[in-house]
This record gives sequence, C-alpha cells and structure tokens, in this order.
Amino acid sequence: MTPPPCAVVHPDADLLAKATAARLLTRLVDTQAARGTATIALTGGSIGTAVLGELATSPARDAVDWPHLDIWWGDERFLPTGSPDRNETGARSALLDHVNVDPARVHPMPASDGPDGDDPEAGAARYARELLAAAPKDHTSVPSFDVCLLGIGPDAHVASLFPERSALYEDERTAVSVRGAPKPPATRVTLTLAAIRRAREVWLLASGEGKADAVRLARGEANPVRVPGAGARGHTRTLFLLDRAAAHRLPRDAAAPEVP
Ligand SMILES: O=C1O[C@H](COP(=O)(O)O)[C@@H](O)[C@H](O)[C@H]1O
Repeated sequence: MTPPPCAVVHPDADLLAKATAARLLTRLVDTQAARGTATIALTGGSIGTAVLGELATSPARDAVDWPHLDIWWGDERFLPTGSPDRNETGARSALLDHVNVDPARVHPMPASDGPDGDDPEAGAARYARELLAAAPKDHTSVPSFDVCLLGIGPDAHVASLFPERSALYEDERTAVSVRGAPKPPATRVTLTLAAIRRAREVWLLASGEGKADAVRLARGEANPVRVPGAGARGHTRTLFLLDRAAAHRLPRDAAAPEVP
C-alpha cells in the first residue's frame, strides 16, 4: 500500500525550480551518506530541466558525490543523439556537462542513430535489459530509483505515457516504445508505470495554470489509463511539487503543511 501523495506549493515557477533543486540535493546527499550511492530517474520538460539548471549553479552542488550517482531517464524523444529536442541533451547542457558524473553510470535512453537504428521497439527492449542488469538481484527488473522526477502535461501524461495509449496497459515490460504520441515528436521511449512504481520517491513537477486540471486529477484516484499521472506513485513517498498556478484547483487539504 503506497502512502497518499502530498503537495508542496511554491509561489512561482522560479521558486519551484530553486526549491526542488535544494530538496533534490539534500535527498541525494542523505542517500549517499547512508548507502554510498544514489539512483535517480530524470525527466525532460520545462520545470524538470530548470531544476537541473538550478542544481548546477547551487553553491552546495558539490556536496553531491557525482561519480557515485546512477542516472536514468523516465522518457525520451526518439531522435538522433545530440538533438536539442532530446531530454538527454537538455539534461546534459543544464547539469551533467558541469559535474563530475561517471559516464558509465549515466544511462540515456536510446537515440534513433544508436545501435538499433531507427527501431524504437528494439531501443526500448535494449533499455529494459540495461535496467534489468542494474536491478537488485531480488526478482525485480528495474533499479529502485531513490527519486523519479516526472513532469506532467496538461493532458496528465507523465514520462511519455499519454492517456488511453497501449503503454498504460503494460504491466510486465519496464520500458516500451511509443508511436503516434499526441505531443511531438511522435516517436518516443518511456518507462512504464510498473517501472515508475519501483521508485522509492516519485516527484511530480508542474507549473502554470494550464496544468491545474491535470494536477487535480493526478493527485486523486483517477484511472491511470485516463489520467496517467494518477498511476505514478512512489512506494515510500509521492510529492506533487507545484507553483501556485498549477495548484489552484487542488482541494484545500491537499497541500500538507508537514511533508513526512
Ligand atoms: O514531452 C515531454 O513533456 C513532459 C512535460 O513537459 P513540460 O514542458 O510540460 O513540463 C515531460 O515530463 C517529458 O519528459 C517530456 O518528454
């Protein structure tokens, strides 16, 4: 049984990005102090990338032991390596190019010019094998992300899991291809909800009025096939990290004054 999600509301998008970067830094430092390593799944999108930019310029940035951080992605646009529209490219220029990460611990999702060529199904299967190889040897097929960052679209999509699409019915595979996505580019690779739910903590990030309805639905108990964000839950904690505009349709009691 996963605990109910909590919401934390910040005045605007800029403070949301700064506060989330500070929260993430603390979570990574604490996790590495306890275990020596930490594992994160990154998101693309406006706020997700802004958080990485804030992390890169934080004065406490190098409190994180970057060489001992395992980095994965929740979804990717299936485009050539280095395309400015790839989530990986955004994450590298915002943060990863500025810190001392171990390249062997950085696990970008496949690109359309990768070893499987322009075949997103083969690319997704390759990523699922990579996840499996990094999973603890206890019958799970994906590492336990300490934090899985997710953006949320106005249609309540998370990662590249769009409402009513077949990927939302997937309960065995951990990474799948998506064709015909309603948001360009049409071809993508995404973690499934089964993989996202292996995360200890899921943090859903949203800013702006245009996300308010999606946030209200995703914070509740809607069917994830219709509201993918409602299926994204961490097994120890789920946080909605919001600005005021994105939070304004939440019921009054949704924003917990004390987050456990
Ligand atoms: O296409 C995508 O969009 C979502 C949301 O992006 P945002 O700019 O509206 O915050 C993002 O989470 C996902 O990673 C990305 O591929």
